[in-house]
Amino acid sequence: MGTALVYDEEMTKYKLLWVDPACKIEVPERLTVSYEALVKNGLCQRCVSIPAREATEAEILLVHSEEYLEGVKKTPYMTLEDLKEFTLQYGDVYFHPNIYHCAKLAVGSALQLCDSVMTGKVRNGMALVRPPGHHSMRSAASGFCVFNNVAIAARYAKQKYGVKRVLIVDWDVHHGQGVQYCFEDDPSVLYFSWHRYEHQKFWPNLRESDYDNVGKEDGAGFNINVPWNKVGMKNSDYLSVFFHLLLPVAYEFCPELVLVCAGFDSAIGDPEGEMCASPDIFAHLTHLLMNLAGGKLCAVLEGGYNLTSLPQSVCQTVQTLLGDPPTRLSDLGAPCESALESLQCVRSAHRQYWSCLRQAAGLPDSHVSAKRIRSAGGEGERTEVGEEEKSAEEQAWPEPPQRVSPPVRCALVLPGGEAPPDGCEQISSREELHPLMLTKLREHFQSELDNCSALASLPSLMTLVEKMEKNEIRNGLAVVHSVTMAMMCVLQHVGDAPSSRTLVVCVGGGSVGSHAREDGKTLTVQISSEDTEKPTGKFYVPVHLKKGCGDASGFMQALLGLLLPLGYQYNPDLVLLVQMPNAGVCGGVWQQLVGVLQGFAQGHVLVLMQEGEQARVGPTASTLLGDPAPPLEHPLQAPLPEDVEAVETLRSRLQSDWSLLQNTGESTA
Ligand SMILES: NCCCNCCCCCS
Ligand SMILES: [Zn+2]
Repeated sequence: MGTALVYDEEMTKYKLLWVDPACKIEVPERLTVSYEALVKNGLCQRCVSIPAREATEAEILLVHSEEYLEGVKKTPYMTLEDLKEFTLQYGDVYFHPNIYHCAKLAVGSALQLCDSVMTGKVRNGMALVRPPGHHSMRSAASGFCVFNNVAIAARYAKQKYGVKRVLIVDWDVHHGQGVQYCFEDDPSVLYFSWHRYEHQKFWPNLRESDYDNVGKEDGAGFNINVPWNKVGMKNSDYLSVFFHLLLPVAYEFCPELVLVCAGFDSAIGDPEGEMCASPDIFAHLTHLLMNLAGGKLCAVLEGGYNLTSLPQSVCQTVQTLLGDPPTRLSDLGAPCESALESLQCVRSAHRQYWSCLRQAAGLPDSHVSAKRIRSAGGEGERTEVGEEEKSAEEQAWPEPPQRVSPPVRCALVLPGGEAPPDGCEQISSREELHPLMLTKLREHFQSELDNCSALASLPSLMTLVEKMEKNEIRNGLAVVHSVTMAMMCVLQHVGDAPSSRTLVVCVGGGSVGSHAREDGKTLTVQISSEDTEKPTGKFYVPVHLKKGCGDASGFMQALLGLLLPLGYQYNPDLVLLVQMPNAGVCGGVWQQLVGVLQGFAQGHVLVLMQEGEQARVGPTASTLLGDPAPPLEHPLQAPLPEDVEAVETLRSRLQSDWSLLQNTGESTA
């Protein structure tokens, strides 16, 4: 299934007709440069083009009041003076004779996108619209917004398709107060927003944009505000909030549809956000949301005012929706102290509503201490000199690198005679194994080697690895006689390269720690029910789950809160995913793992599984081919206290080496 693109140049045909410094950045060129970039990069042509349409009055009234609509309806017939007059009643927004038409097209575009995703015409998609929507309220325009495009789309999806749970992710740098007001008492719509806040000093300067506004009545817990109290937030800050807050809650919420308020004023260079995240971060944010809701994701443009970073960010988002592998993010550091403080405050404010945020017993409730840091005018972290002096518009950043998809998406090595699933290539090679490799294997696997079939698939596996290294193949799956022998082979082969880094993910028990050398060429994370008491270095991370890999919530907690941060910071050039014999991992979680791991290493994921696990070949291959993983069962049980304890113990041991694991500020207590 494809990716929809909804765009109509009619939405470029309104602009600011008078002097207003607050509104001059919202220009028609925002849409034209974005669309032209999609065309230039050959992305527009790869999308399914869906026409915009005007929203009906009934659709607008899903969110807005009649009196407000009646007022806006009159603007096409107003003189310039009347338009100015009409505008004065609202904040940081302007009207134009054609803006009502464009605002109806913006809503209609979001609804068209919704229809094409919900009817299965496409898997996901993006609507390039203006005016934006997330600031507009039931009876008021605000922040360049006239009608709340995404809020109307959420109500529309619930009404027309009976969607029970909608997740709205608002990665725009401003708080979408309009969306918050619309759903704050509604548990069927989970609204998540991060936003520049600076302790209420930044627009729209609302007390209710702070982290303690968790929703009201039945909606308590379903409104998540992450305030950025400093500018200059980077990729690590954004990813930390995804790993340690948004993704765990999103998986527990288990949405049937994901709507993104895709504002790109949170990218570097934007005069509004003054943040430092690179445009390719949106490739990863999109990727990390794409396995929710069975892949049903609608991204609707909100803000974005730097005409260089905006098109780059739009292209990064659409390219990921199309299934291209995200670029590798290099030198991800620790989240900054201010981000950690905010993250800690939000997590503790929401702890009572989300079992994934429950802390191991005994740790202090960090809500208070973080508050104390702030009210005591916490020393915060040093602001680096240098970057701060440059204005947003003077910031420079490298153009995101090309994201080339290898000619073959997925290749399989299967035991003799089996046919590969549709869409996959099959690799089988007759070559002998390299004698040195044979010697190495004999050292470790004397007994197994007597069985001639033990080596059967290894030459083909080596060929597969070589083709991945040459970027002829993106990812692969090998069904082998012995996964530990195959793992040894692969690591032996890639280990010869001077600066190779392989992320080894072992699902299930069995001794794998032996190869985990501390030279940094591999980082091994093993998730199993085994309790390896031996302390380990920073490159071998055994995660012990009390009920093993069959426990979906424990597994997801390890995946999102440990494996993702580790993997992103390690930044491997290959991911080796090994399903150990009798791992007992449940299918849904396995497919989420296979899906999410493709965000690393430009998608170079090699899956090893043992003969006899053939049943899992089909679902694994479909996820490797880019099909979204099916949703996990809802509701996701609470993780066991022992598992929470185990993960927290690992975090505290490893976070000085792997700082992306941090999810709380330095408590002053
Ligand atoms: N410095 C100009 C102040 C603009 N304040 C309103 C911003 C609305 C953004 C919508 S994404
Ligand atoms: Zn914005």
